[in-house]
Amino acid sequence: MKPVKIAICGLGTVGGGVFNVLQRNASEIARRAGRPLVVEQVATRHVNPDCDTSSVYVSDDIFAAVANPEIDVIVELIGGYEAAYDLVMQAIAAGKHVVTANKALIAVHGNEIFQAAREAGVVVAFEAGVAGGIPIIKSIREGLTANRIHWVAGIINGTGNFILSSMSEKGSDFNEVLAEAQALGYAEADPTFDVEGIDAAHKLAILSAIAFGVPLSFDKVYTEGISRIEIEDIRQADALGFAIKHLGITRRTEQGLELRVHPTLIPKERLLANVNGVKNAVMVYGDAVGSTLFYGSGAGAEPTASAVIADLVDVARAMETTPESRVPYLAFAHQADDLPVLPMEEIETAYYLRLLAVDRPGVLAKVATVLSDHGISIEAIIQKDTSEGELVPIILMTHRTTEAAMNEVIRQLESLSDIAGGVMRIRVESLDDQ
Ligand SMILES: NC(=O)C1=CN([C@@H]2O[C@H](COP(=O)(O)OP(=O)(O)OC[C@H]3O[C@@H](n4cnc5c(N)ncnc54)[C@H](O)[C@@H]3O)[C@@H](O)[C@H]2O)C=CC1
Ligand SMILES: N[C@@H](CC=O)C(=O)O
Ligand code: NA
Repeated sequence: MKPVKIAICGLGTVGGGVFNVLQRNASEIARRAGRPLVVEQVATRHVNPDCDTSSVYVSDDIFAAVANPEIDVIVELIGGYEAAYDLVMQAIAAGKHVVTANKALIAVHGNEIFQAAREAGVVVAFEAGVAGGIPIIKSIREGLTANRIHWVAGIINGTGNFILSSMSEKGSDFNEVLAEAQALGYAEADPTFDVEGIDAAHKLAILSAIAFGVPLSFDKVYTEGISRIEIEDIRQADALGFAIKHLGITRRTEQGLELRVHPTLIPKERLLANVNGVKNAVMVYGDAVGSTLFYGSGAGAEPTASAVIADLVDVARAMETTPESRVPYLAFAHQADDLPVLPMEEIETAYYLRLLAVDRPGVLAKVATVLSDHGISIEAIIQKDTSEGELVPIILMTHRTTEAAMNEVIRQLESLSDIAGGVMRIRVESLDDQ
């Protein structure tokens, strides 16, 4: 069979990994795909120094790759929403298949991109965009297709998990670990995407669409990052039997879909609580299969390349089929548009609260009264002894309540003269099997 001819656009961390693994495992990959996958050209501004590109045509013009009639597949690994959007849309218009690791592009422009791809009869594949090397898109889209999925919850940002794990295990400084993650090639070009939860929100929007058969709704994801988490919270959570992880959660309820990313306390005995470093893990609960867990590297050159190349092999096979016989881009041939995304205020969780109070008689009673006035019961309370008049941290674990009720509780607590500064709130999830 004829080789599949590929243009790699962007030879950075991921592009370099794809280039090297395609060369190293060329014969194994060709045996799997039934024909060779050949890098015909590379278009990049900077060439990854780990790649020997001496036998490949290299330029910095990504659009020349689209214009090259020899190319079957454009591999978009430049990142961002601008040139990447033009590149992908032009590739589709030219009748070329596209493989991308760009979750930002898919989350924000995916509905339009898939519509154009459907009309052109080409594949747009994006496995590397969610949870790096973990084949989570394929698993949900194909492996779990029998199920009515109840929820998906996962650690889906490698940089964020790397930072939280280092803070927890070694007491490391936030900014130093972020710099380490950047040096290792894990972080986004703009690392605020990692630490403020935007990258996880991109990925969650994709997971939700393929789990529930709804259009991509990135603009409706409630997004909170890890930048406010302090070592103090990690220690207090640990003493209470919890780990703090940044989770993306999407759940189908009778009222609509939950769609949220935020730091979360998880009981330490849960597998997700023990996923550390750059590793990601995604739990999917389906009515037939029950709970499933997918684990692996969420970022890095070769783990991500593993997913990109799996997509390339799928494209090689899809090229021999008709567009109608292929797996739908977002898993469902017919999307539901009657599943609204719930406002965060309506979502119920348990909460961890940390506040700083003046140590004088009656303070705890006042705090407890604010909670009970809102019908919220307290599961645990920790207050350290200090001398009267000093500031003392109080840690509270509450039972489940709505976000709206908790917003009001926090507003009232912060207005008490006995409470200094703001109240730290972290949501708590048990991830029960249901
Ligand atoms: N680094 C990682 O572990 C992962 C990254 N991704 C995604 O993969 C994509 C690539 O990420 P990285 O490889 O980390 O980025 P990178 O910054 O290491 O590489 C990007 C490459 O594209 C080139 N480039 C950028 N704009 C260009 C343009 N207009 N024309 C020509 N060349 C251009 C740059 O010179 C660079 O070589 C992004 O969408 C990222 O979100 C996805 C999963 C994991
Ligand atoms: N910056 C991302 C890269 C992979 O998607 C992460 O850290 O998870
Ligand atoms: Na993946």
